[in-house]
Amino acid sequence: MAKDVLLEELNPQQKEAILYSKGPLLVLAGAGSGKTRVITHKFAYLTKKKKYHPSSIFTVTFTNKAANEMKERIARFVGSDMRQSWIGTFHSQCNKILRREIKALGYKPDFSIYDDDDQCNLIRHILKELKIYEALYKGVASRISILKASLISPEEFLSQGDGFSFDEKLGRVYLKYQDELKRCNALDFDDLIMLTVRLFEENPKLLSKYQEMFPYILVDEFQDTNHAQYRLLQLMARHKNICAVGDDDQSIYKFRGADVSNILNFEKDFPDAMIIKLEQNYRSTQNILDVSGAVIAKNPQRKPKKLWTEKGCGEKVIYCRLNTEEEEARYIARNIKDLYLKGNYEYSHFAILYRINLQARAIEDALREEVIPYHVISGVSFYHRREIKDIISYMKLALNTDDNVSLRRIINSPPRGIGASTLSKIEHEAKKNSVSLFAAIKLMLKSNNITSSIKDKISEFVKIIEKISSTHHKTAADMLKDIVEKTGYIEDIEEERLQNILELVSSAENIPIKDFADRVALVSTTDDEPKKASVSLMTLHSAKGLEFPVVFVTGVEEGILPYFKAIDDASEMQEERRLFYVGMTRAKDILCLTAAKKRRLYSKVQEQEPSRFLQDIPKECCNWIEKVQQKTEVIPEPAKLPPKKRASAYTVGCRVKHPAWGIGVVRDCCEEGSNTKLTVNFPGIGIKRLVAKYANLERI
Ligand SMILES: Nc1ncnc2c1ncn2[C@@H]1O[C@H](COP(=O)(O)OP(=O)(O)OP(=O)(O)O)[C@@H](O)[C@H]1O
Repeated sequence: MAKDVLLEELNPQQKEAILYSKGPLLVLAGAGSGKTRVITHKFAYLTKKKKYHPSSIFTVTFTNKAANEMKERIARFVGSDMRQSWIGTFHSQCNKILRREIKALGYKPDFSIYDDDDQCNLIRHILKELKIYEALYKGVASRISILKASLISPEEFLSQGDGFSFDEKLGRVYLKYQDELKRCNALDFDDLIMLTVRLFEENPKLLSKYQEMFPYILVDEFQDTNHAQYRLLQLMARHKNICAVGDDDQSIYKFRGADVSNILNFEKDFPDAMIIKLEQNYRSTQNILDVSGAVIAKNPQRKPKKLWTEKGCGEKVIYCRLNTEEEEARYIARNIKDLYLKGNYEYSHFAILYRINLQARAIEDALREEVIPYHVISGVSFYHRREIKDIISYMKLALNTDDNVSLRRIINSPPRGIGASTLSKIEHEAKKNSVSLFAAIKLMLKSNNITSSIKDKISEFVKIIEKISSTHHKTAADMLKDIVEKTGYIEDIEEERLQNILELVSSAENIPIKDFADRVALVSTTDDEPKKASVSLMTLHSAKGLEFPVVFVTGVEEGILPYFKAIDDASEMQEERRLFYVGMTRAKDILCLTAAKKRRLYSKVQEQEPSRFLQDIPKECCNWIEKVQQKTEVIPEPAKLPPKKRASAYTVGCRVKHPAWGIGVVRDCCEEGSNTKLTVNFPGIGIKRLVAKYANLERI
């Protein structure tokens, strides 16, 4: 391949990023500046010009979909088979390493992988056992996930605590959770990274083997790496040949442990690092870039960038504030219809983005009313459907009979008369003998302590699993067909679920069983794709990496964007600003920001203030439309709630200053008799209930 072909259709900075291969390189790539193009071309350049073998470049992408696209593009480019290449997400790369090496950590290599659902099921089970309020399971799961992303073990976490607070309980749950995972011979997503780091830290020989195997490392979406992922890269990059591509302004996964300081500190950790900025944007008009650029410029901790485009100014950005969320939704639907009818856009060219899922309700109603086809991205993904998870759980249990979470899921699915009391006997037996649930069932079958009817039922279940597990299946599809047949799962099943199972089986044709099980375990909702011929609805987080000709960013209001939980915390506020920025920079031609004056949130109607981010928008780039009537029609409260009069001087989400407790955020306000009663959260102090006229508060 001639050098110029490889460097064709690249701007000078992109070229420089591709040609530089002498040491650590950070490519600070602004939104829409062609990150994917740089990584793909760089991979091709390294293999074709620098003679790296394609399987010696450790390439990390953000989603499986991005990895597959990259493999296809590179294969077309360099003309070689990319099946043996190491291009994938952090999770899939670590899974590959651990399948080969995990014995060194005392695990068996046929471990199961637990996704978020499995993780939550296990945590609920543990909370129940430890008699801790079960409904907390989601919060507990996310705290544990963040601890793992920070490489903090349960023992370390427990040793840091005071032995009394909620964290002590959390520490105990975390400890038990890790024990249970080990007992199940299972790893959750965070373990895949954490254990690979541990593997390398504890086994220097193994580490140097992988350092030799991968003399070059390429990382996409570097701004969203968490501490564990970054540590892994530091360990592996012995040769310092690492090229990280990212945009600090698009770091939006703090809640999952992503740490934007990884990108901000890259030069400190890799002292000779070369920094190249990509500032030419190929996606949006200059008006969109100026508006989004002015908003993000207000973030104090960032690497400054000034995006520009050759596309010209384009249409002004629209900001429209309406009376209610229903009016906001109708405004969006009508605008989509108008633009569609003018013939310049297909429905698939539109995206409607929102901060929180519940905003979608009014929007969906309005789209249906206008008969506009739409789909919601990141709903229940295919692999999270009940019937699919059930069938996959049979597969997982047959491959690893220690997998208690899968066994609990399917022991009575399809129904075979094994109820909660039998399961609790099995749990008891397993605990008594320190064995898996499956082994416990087998012990029970040998004893005389259970009735013959229970014996028949559990014996039937054991036979099914053992038959599936002992049969030699050539491919994953054969195994799935066998599962469907032996379990009777599709008898009496609804048509839609049946079709889903058939789809699953056909997707497994000619794929080795273990590869298929890993692939299914590692898919995530971020792999969902926009569908053809309909409008896409999604959260701002799900919009990452996508682009659409027309984008509506909705609910640009205080309390929503920025989200009320972030308002008291400076670093969370920076993240909210980045989230807004990511949303705006998805737009190619038309960007419309919308807001409502009143909105029903968590079954209350609230007065909404326009988002503080709007103040930063240069007005000359924007068409400012206020469709707010002074006297708006009041949205009735749901009947079951006692009517509360809204207080006029304070609104939920507004900030107040108290002489002793400092700044707080109003969580609730209502009028009772002649008194305005407020519930205010003062960070570090707690929630206080106050009567406004006596509280000496200043609204700020
Ligand atoms: N040198 C170039 N010439 C023309 N078009 C380009 C060039 N580089 C990239 N593009 C185009 O720019 C668009 C944006 O590229 P890409 O999706 O890779 O951006 P990105 O940097 O990943 O954006 P974001 O981070 O905002 O998701 C794509 O349509 C791509 O084909």
